[in-house]
Amino acid sequence: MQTAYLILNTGDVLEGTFLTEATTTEGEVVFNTSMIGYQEVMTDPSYEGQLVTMTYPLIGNYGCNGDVKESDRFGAKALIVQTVSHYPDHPTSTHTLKQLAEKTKVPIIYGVDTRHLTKIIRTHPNVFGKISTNPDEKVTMTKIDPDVVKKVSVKDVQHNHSYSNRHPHIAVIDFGQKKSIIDALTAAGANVSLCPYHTTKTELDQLGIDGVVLSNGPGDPVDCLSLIPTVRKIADHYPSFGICLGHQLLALSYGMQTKKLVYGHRGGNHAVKSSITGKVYMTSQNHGYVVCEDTVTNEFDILFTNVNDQSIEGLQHKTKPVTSFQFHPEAHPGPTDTMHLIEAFVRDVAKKGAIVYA
Ligand SMILES: NC(=O)CC[C@H](N)C(=O)O
Repeated sequence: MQTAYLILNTGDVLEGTFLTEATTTEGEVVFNTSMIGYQEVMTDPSYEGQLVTMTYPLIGNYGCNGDVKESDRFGAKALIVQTVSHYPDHPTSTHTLKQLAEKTKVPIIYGVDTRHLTKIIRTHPNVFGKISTNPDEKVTMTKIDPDVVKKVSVKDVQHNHSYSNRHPHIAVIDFGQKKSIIDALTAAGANVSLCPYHTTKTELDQLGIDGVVLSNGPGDPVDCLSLIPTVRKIADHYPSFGICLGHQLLALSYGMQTKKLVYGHRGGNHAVKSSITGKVYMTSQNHGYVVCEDTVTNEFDILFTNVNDQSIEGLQHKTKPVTSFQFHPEAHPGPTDTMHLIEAFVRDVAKKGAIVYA
């Protein structure tokens, strides 16, 4: 077992052990407070470019299952954990965390003081780190690749049509989508076409769609500025539903601004409050950026706010069918308490398209 060093741009160096083959990797260091969900984290493209530490101290205890994944190719750049369970116990488990790490090519280091690491991340904005066998190496990375969305998006349109064409047809613009979004839309009765990040309104017209989901994705939303006019054109024409990066891009397209949080919201226990009903929902979250509250235009209502820091969690256009959420209604990992938002969108799209929804 080889010693692993996590070298941070804050000057700290933490020690651990490689669970997987020793390797050097660099990225933004972020923490996730979910007690479960290591499989989803290792395969969620929104983590592209990030080294993720799990604050829950025992990882791997319910094993791994090949069906639990958010993508086949992208996810966290590395996982940093406290204790690894070598004897998982769950009826659906088919392999261990180590085997998953080898399969997904996500290196894992363990034995790290993840509580100390999380405290460092909570007090320093922009923590970048390098995992290496040599503690004297320096961190060179200062920002996630501005072209990261291009890297993770599908190259061609993929159709996931489970129903007859009487059902609503929804395009998911893929900025780094999680498979769970397609699963949730399908479960709600939609035929789904997954489209590359640069898809134009004219191309969507040709597909004959009824509504659009702008997906989650990695990186800084401002790095996608060239896509903003297209996003606006799409949202002005089609019922649109933004999730996480998709929400941020919708907000930018309507003239709002985004900013980076000192430390992100990542986990399955983030409370958001509806400004309509006052109800609080537990949500799954994974973001480092938020829409700036003082830039919300008169055209929009704030639908949800974060209970802990009051940041914006949801926006709704006052006259157009455009809604967006900073959290993940599709869950995975984490609570499904806000799945009804996806179901409501599919229902609305079905009505607007004058299609008999059966
Ligand atoms: N999950 C996401 O879509 C994340 C959005 C964006 N990359 C952020 O960190 O805020």
